[in-house]
Amino acid sequence: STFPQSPRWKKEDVTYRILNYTPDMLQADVEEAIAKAFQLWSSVTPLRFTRLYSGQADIMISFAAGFHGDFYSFDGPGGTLAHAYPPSTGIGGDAHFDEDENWTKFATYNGYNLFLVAAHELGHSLGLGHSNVFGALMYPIYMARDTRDYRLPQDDIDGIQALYE
Ligand SMILES: O=C1CC=C(NS(=O)(=O)c2ccc(-c3ccccc3)cc2)CC1=O
Ligand SMILES: [Ca+2]
Ligand SMILES: [Zn+2]
Repeated sequence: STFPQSPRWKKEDVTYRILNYTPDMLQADVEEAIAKAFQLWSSVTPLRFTRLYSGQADIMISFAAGFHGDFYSFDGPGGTLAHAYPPSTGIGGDAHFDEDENWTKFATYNGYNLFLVAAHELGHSLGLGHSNVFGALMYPIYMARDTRDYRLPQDDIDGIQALYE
């Protein structure tokens, strides 16, 4: 099962901000991938996500390579793809994506699907841990899959509803 971890956001209105973009994709495609990833979670909880264009948002989203100001430097192509912090003030909730990966809107095998990785990392930003169910979104292994009509697996719905309902 997808493990609900504390802490969780103590409010239903959560804000996010896209701080920068990857050159691998069109900006509109980055924005759509992030918005769709948030929609997966808001569609099964009372959570509402509002995009900010300046100032401090709860969930700050950025692309970076190598050392990028926190204790978890990225590692070049491959290896770690992204990481996210559980709900809290400051860096809590923030999601970082490794710019040394090839980000894509398609389910290709020569890159990582941003929507899918963002949906997983945002699960962490909302307080979820990993799932032990193969195929769950919060399963710790990335598997390329068709994301055009991707639906949140039941295990992840159960996990997020255990946190927010
Ligand atoms: O919280 C973390 C920190 C780093 C991890 N390693 S990773 O960056 O290579 C990674 C592996 C799999 C995923 C993933 C799993 C399921 C669906 C989509 C992405 C995301 C990131 C795994 C992870 O989830
Ligand atoms: Ca990497
Ligand atoms: Zn994870």
